[in-house]
Formats: sequence, structure tokens, C-alpha cells
Amino acid sequence: MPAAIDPPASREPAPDSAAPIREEGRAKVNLALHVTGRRADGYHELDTLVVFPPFGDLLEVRPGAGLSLSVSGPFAADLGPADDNLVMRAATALQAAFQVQHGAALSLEKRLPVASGIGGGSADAAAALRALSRLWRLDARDPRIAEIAARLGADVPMCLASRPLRASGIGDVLSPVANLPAAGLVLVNPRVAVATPAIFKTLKTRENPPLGDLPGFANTSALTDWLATTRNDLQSPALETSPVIADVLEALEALPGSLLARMSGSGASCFALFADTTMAKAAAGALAAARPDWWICQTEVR
Ligand SMILES: C[C@@](CO)(OP(=O)(O)O)[C@H](O)COP(=O)(O)OP(=O)(O)OC[C@H]1O[C@@H](n2ccc(N)nc2=O)[C@H](O)[C@@H]1O
Ligand SMILES: Nc1ncnc2c1ncn2[C@@H]1O[C@H](COP(=O)(O)OP(=O)(O)O)[C@@H](O)[C@H]1O
Repeated sequence: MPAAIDPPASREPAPDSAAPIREEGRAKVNLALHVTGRRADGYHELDTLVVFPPFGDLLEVRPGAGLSLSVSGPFAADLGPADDNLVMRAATALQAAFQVQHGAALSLEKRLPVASGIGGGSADAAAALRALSRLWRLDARDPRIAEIAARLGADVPMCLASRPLRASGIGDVLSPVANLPAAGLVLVNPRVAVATPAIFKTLKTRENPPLGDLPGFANTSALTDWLATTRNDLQSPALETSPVIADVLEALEALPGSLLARMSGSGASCFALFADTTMAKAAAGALAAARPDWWICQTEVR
């Protein structure tokens, strides 16, 4: 049974108002990711520090007959059929588990690149579980919701929590991390999709030490100093599969004010941390001018 953290408090009107229920599927950024072992079923054990910057996909749900999904946004065309979408898989599983007799019309604005190491599909599934729990007036703390999240994917429980946390197990054993210092964040994807299973498969070393105890971080440079002692163990195999990731990391490291550049998840998205959002904004603008072919997003850790 995965450990659950309560989902974020609702910021929206009650379900019986005329307005749709909205939930963000925030990007998931692995600031550090150590692969510590492999289970008998082939899944890998991880120790990862994760943040959810305030940028992501947007999901709206309204009452409807049956379940339907429409997808819009800059990355909509990269998704397969609606029935295969993790949003629909989450909705179907929730409806069945609670024997819900109502339907829902779901609309997803896909703003995160697909198969990019920032968990967009998992974030969307989690947003669907949160939004539909509200629409159908289910108890957000009911353990069946955490069970569905874990069945949908290793990253879905952390995306359901969508707050800074440390995850172990296969990514499903969650501990909240309080008081992370604020930082500017730039996310970059070179528009190359990376398949997560292929990266885990090509890992050379599967038993690495865990992250160790997280110290208290007095400020952003204390955080980046500590992160510099950690790794993303999936970065080397991803670099072999997609050498463009080296170009992204080099460009992020060269930006004025860049404190740490690293790949997130299984790639190919990479991030750089900055002292504040002003520094991050200037850096993102300069990089966007130099690399109009890359997806570049300026956001923050807070
Ligand atoms: C690598 C990570 C790090 O946060 O992020 P992404 O790159 O996907 O963003 C996650 O562990 C990805 O989680 P998620 O994408 O939900 O994985 P799943 O759908 O459950 O699994 C996809 C495949 O990845 C491999 N896998 C995934 C998680 C894990 N702990 N060990 C694994 O070996 C397995 O081969 C599995 O078949
Ligand atoms: N709503 C969704 N958003 C993104 N990918 C989805 C979604 N539903 C299903 N998928 C599938 O899930 C896979 C992983 O996508 P994604 O979650 O974006 O990867 P990552 O975790 O590496 O960023 C892709 O192959 C994609 O086709």
C-alpha cells in the first residue's frame, strides 16, 4: 500500500456551481534521482527529491453523460487516442472503484511536452483523480484513490500530492519536504521524446547509494550546494540514447546566474536553478532567442 500525502487543498468553486472544476497537472521535476536497486518485478527502487513548479497542463471537468475527453494545447498532437490517455484511464478506474453512476466531460490543455521526464501524463492522471473526486463528491482521502494512482503509474502518487517531497520505493513512498528555499527555475526540452522503460533498461549500475539525510536549507545556494553532491542516475543512459541532452545541459550551465543544471526523470527535459525568478527570466529569454527550436519554460521552486 503506497504512502499517501493529502492532495492540495481545493482552490475552486463547489462542484454544484455552474463553473467547471479546474485542476493543474503541474510538471514534476526530479531535482535529484538516485536509483538504489531493482525489484524482482523489474521495477527500480529510487530515492528522489521532487518539486512541482507552478506550470503544467490544465484540466477542466464538467458534468456529462458518459466519459469524454477533448485535448487542446501546444502538445495535443503528440498524444494518442483519447481512450489511451491517462486522464481517461484515471476517470474510468475512479468511476468503477466508487461505482459512480454519473459521467463527466473532461478537457485537457496539454502544455507540457510528452515523454519528457517531467511526468506530464502522471500529472494529468492525478489532476483527473482530484477533479473528479470533487465533481462526484468523493472523499479525497479515501484509500481507493491512492490505490488507483499507484496502479496508473509509479509517478502518479507523487503527482497526486503535487508538493515538494522525497520519494522512495518505486517512487510511491512519499515524505513531504518542508521549507525548501525559493529559486528561479528554467525547464528546457529539445523536443525529443524519450521512452522511460528504455532508459531504465540501459542502466549500467542499478545499486547506488541513497540520497542521505536532507539537511535544512538556509537559502538557495545551500540547496544547490547540496544538490551538487547528488545525481540523476538516469542522466548517463539518457545521454547515450539522446546526445542532444548534452547540448541542453551545456547551454543551461552557460546561462548567467545558473547555479545547477541537471536532467529531470528519464529525460530529455533538463532544468537549471537560479537565485530568483528575475535571473531565471533573463536567462530563459536569452536561451529562447538562441534556441527557438527548443521548448523553454521559466518558472520557480517555491
Ligand atoms: C523516471 C521517473 C522518475 O520520476 O520519471 P519520468 O521520466 O517518467 O518523468 C519515474 O520513475 C517514472 O514513472 P512512471 O512514468 O509513472 O513509470 P511507469 O509508467 O509506472 O513505468 C514505466 C516503465 O518505467 C520503468 N520503471 C518505472 C519506475 C520505476 N521506479 N522503475 C522502473 O523500472 C519500468 O520499465 C516501467 O515499465
Ligand atoms: N495525458 C497524457 N500526457 C502525456 N502522456 C500521456 C498522457 N496519457 C498517456 N500518455 C502516454 O504516457 C507516456 C509517458 O508520457 P509522459 O507522462 O509525458 O512522460 P514523462 O513522465 O517521461 O514526462 C507517453 O508515451 C504518452 O503517450
